[in-house]
Amino acid sequence: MIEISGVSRRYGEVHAVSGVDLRVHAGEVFGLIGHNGAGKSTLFKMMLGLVAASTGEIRIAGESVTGKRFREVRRGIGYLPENVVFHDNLTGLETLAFFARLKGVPRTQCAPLLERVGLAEAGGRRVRGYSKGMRQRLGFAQALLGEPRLLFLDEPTTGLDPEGIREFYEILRALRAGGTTIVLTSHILSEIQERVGRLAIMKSGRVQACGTVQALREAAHLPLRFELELAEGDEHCVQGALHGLGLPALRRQGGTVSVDCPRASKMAVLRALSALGSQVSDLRVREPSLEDIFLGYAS
Ligand SMILES: Nc1ncnc2c1ncn2[C@@H]1O[C@H](COP(=O)(O)OP(=O)(O)OP(=O)(O)O)[C@@H](O)[C@H]1O
Repeated sequence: MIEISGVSRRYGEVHAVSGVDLRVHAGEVFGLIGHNGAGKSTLFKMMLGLVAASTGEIRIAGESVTGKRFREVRRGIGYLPENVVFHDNLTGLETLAFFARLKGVPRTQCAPLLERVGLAEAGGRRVRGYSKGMRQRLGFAQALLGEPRLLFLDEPTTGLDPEGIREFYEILRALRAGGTTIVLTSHILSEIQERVGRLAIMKSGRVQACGTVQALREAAHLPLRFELELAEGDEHCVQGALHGLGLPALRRQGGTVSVDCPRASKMAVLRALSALGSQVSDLRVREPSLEDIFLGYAS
């Protein structure tokens, strides 16, 4: 669906995006993560044809974003910018109707969309009185006008409460089931790690890594963490069981003993720990989180 080849963008001396190559497949939920200023929004704007690339090419649905025929493709794209600006004097419904007119979408889509994003009751109120989360919901409704086949969502859950975040991802799941391709950015890594198919980690305008969370985890060679609750004895019995496996020192916090281990040693550690029998009352194996992976690549 999206082919980005050798794309760079400079703003004077600032290399906002440098030599990016990426492919996003049709029907995928793709995440773009990176520190502030990593180049995510600039890449979004280039994919929409709003900002020109200094070098390289972007094709969406086979059409170059700088070509004449892109205008037709653009009609099938929904975009939620990082900072949505609305006219404060219009109501939510009037705002959506305004965007519908711009997009050439029937006004009849507006009320059901407001309902879908949880603004049905607030639709008659002026946007001036909307909270940050309500504005974000309205921005999302605007992006969904015209049933786009491709959605770009720049930090879509900013300002949403936990219920709003859950509802937002439920809508995304339904859209994806219907075949919509979704590209989103977020700084809340715990939130997106279970919800994207693949993601790219950007740093200083470059893509540092791209793949599924599991593939990135394996490629980053980060250790797994074993956490043990001891029913009896102390960490010395665990130390004895793990002796000879070349693991780092154990840590103890209250009744929990933890040890990091390379992925390749996982089964050997499990076998060694099983020798402790009933001395261990519980055991958890923690995979590195997306935050651990991100910090490994982006810092
Ligand atoms: N219009 C512009 N003029 C000058 N510099 C710009 C412009 N837009 C972006 N930049 C610079 O390009 C770099 C990338 O910015 P961009 O907004 O793409 O990052 P981002 O990853 O979206 O950051 P954030 O997470 O803070 O939204 C930054 O150094 C930024 O200051």
